[in-house]
Amino acid sequence: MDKIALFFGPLNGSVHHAAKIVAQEFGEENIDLIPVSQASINDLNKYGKIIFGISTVGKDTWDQEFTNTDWAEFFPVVRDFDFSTKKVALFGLGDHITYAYHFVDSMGLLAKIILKNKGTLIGKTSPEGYNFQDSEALKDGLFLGLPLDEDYEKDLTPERVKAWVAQLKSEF
Ligand SMILES: Cc1cc2nc3c(=O)[nH]c(=O)nc-3n(C[C@H](O)[C@H](O)[C@H](O)COP(=O)(O)O)c2cc1C
Repeated sequence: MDKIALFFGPLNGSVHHAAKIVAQEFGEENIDLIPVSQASINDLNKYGKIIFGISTVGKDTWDQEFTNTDWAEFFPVVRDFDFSTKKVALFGLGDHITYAYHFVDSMGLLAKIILKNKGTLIGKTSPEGYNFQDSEALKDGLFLGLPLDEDYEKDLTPERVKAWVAQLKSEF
């Protein structure tokens, strides 16, 4: 199997924690974990199989294009990148209680950029089993990636990741 690149940010929070679980499920030898704060266009060029891990920390932050986050420098690179030769999957961290109307919005916004830039998006999931009001990550009745909620549904993360990685193994 070609190695997968898992780009994630920020460091040391829930996204990082989830990234490690995803890597364990794939087998750590099959995946390179790359913090977005250290990632470059060369890293995107190098891999055909890509996973992005991102959290939503408010629409205002997204509108400012992550000026104060780990994504600040890498986001413009992703926004302008041609993904036509890439298979891409995303997972998103959010909080379905406090931010029920913007649940994992950033994952959706990022997924839509990948689609616009001609990437093949894999790893879509059913919203069944999630409680929320609205999300930018929903399209045609499916989430454009895997939502995870470490704030209120921490217990569900391992099984959600396990099922998703099994799905990705057949879609990559
Ligand atoms: C200021 C702030 C704004 C947030 N906004 C959203 C939001 O709009 N939608 C959502 O689903 N979660 C939101 N969250 C919840 C985070 O996405 C969640 O806590 C996540 O696990 C953080 O992961 P990280 O520590 O790796 O960044 C917000 C959290 C904070 C602190």
